[in-house]
Amino acid sequence: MIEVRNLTKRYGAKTAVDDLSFTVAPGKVTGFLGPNGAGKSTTLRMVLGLDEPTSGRATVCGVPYRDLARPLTRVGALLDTGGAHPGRTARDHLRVLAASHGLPAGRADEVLEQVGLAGAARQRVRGLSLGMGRRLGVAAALLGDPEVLVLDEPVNGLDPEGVRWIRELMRALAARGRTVLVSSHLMNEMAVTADHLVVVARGRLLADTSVDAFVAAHSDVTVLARVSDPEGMRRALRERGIESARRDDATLAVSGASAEQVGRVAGAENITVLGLTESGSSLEEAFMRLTREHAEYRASTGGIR
Ligand SMILES: Nc1ncnc2c1ncn2[C@@H]1O[C@H](COP(=O)(O)OP(=O)(O)OP(=O)(O)O)[C@@H](O)[C@H]1O
Repeated sequence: MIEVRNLTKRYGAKTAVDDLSFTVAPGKVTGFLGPNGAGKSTTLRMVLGLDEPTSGRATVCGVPYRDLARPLTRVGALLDTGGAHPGRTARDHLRVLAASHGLPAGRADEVLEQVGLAGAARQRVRGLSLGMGRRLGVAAALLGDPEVLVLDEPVNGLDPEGVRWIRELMRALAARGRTVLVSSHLMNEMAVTADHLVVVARGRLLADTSVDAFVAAHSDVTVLARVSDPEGMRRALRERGIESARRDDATLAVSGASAEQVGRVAGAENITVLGLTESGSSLEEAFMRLTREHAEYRASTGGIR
């Protein structure tokens, strides 16, 4: 469990995190989403005791991170800072980390196996690819078998295989009752990975909701139906509380219903369906709409001189 209460962080005149409150529950993957500069990394650093809040508080397993005894056994974190000595082997990096936290040396090989790096245990950190380095970072986070995992942009720069691996790992950890908080600015990736979303922009909370509720609220699908009797179809839809508009002689644009629902209405009314297509904004577009006015950095639309 992670609890963030009225968390605020100011850097001089700049408010990076602004009175933020949310709870991250166990047994779920919670996506922490927001555009660049939204305050995600600053929030995660405060959760992990790497930065002091200006006001408010963040607790992990009920206490501030710094008050945790043997924190590696309670919270595992993957931040983009790396932190592995480039001249060390992957295994030695993990063994040093294990020793400094009172964990058995054998854990190093166990987590290397778990992240698929057993074959690269003797490779030096500097020689690892981006994807392998990320796996090593995840191995370090899993070393103490913690109940809480915090991952800052874990899929950035990874190839599709790496993205899928991280996704499946997070889902498996949540299924085993772990608390998983993962930051990202990729809405579509989070839609297939997360159960719950916390959306921020300019340091403020915009949404704290399940992925299903977010998708239902923000994806506006329109069904284009080409039918033998468009006026009869409009009436039939209206009787069922579904709105539609004529596009051309044979086509209706139907909102607030799925293609399957529209097809069933036509079938019930003996209207022949000549074509059915779903169109609409992707979740990524909905997310961009939601955060656009709050985004800190926006591309100029002005011309180039
Ligand atoms: N040490 C610092 N000193 C001054 N300003 C900072 C500092 N750290 C972050 N900020 C500012 O706070 C804001 C939030 O930054 P943060 O890195 O937390 O956002 P983010 O959501 O993680 O963004 P990104 O997706 O780009 O990593 C930004 O405007 C950033 O410039």
